Amino acid sequence: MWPKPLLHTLESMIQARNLTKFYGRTRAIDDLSFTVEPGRVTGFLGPNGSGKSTAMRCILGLDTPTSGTATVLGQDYRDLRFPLHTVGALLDASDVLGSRTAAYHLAFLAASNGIPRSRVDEVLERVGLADVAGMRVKGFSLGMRQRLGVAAALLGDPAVLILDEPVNGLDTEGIRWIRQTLRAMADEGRTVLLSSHMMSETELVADHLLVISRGTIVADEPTVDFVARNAEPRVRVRGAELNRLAALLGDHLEIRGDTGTVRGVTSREVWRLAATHDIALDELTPVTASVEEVFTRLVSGRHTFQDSATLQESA
Ligand SMILES: Nc1ncnc2c1ncn2[C@@H]1O[C@H](COP(=O)(O)OP(=O)(O)OP(=O)(O)O)[C@@H](O)[C@H]1O
Repeated sequence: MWPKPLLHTLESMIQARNLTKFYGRTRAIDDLSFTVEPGRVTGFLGPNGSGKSTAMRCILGLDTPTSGTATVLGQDYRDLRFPLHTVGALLDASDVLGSRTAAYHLAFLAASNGIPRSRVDEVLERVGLADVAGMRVKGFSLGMRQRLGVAAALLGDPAVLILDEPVNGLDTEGIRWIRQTLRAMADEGRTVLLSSHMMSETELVADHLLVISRGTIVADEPTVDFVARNAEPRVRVRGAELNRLAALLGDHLEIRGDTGTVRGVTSREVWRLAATHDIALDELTPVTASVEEVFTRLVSGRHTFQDSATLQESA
């Protein structure tokens, strides 16, 4: 078990206020404002290049925003005296000197943040790397590096965790492990922000979603609400007389072979229509859009940010 259960505290959170970052003429993030609450996993979801890493780097003081502010527990990250005690972050798992052993890498981080050496063994155990503690990192697979990155993030027993695409390179067992770890962290009252470009994967762990597209937040709501709000109900119909149904439904019905997809009309309405006009149907099934579809539809055509939305810095 984790040694120090945290109390839910209003301070255990991340706040971004009107955060904007230009790289030259490219606007990576645009006027982002959001709060990441404690006690839940927040998924920071967006296609590649939508600005997730930039926002995280601004929160972690690795980049200076062009305008706006980002705070962790009410403070600028750079003002934190022992940052690892407050924020555990995993941005780039390959960012470790290969010549170091896993244990040495963590011991070095611990020493620089006033964390006792005994904690290194605890986190290595927790992430499943205890057996390879003395191995040089250059021999690690990407999945092992991800685990080491998570170990480093957990080292200071922080109230806030920020992880950029942590499942990259993990196998199925590793993905399940990271989900369970993040869930446990949130249940202990910590603030967990996790970025991903995959809705299906994020949906399984995130209680709340911040969806980013082309540098702006397009949704900030509980995951279930996001899916319910965006899932467009459809009805699958099958039969030899779909042409007759098409004459009644017009653009609402798309036919491929003997199967049709009805959009914008409930299954009950389709059934009534078919019954009234005596149209035989072999199948009539309501279909809910998958979460991946929902997400893709929301951000589709919007992720070529650099092409379509590069602005003059002065604009
Ligand atoms: N150091 C940089 N210099 C120039 N442009 C950058 C830099 N970092 C990011 N960008 C640009 O800013 C935009 C947002 O990139 P960012 O890496 O934040 O997106 P992302 O959502 O994290 O994507 P990915 O998942 O691919 O990392 C992109 O257009 C990217 O090319």
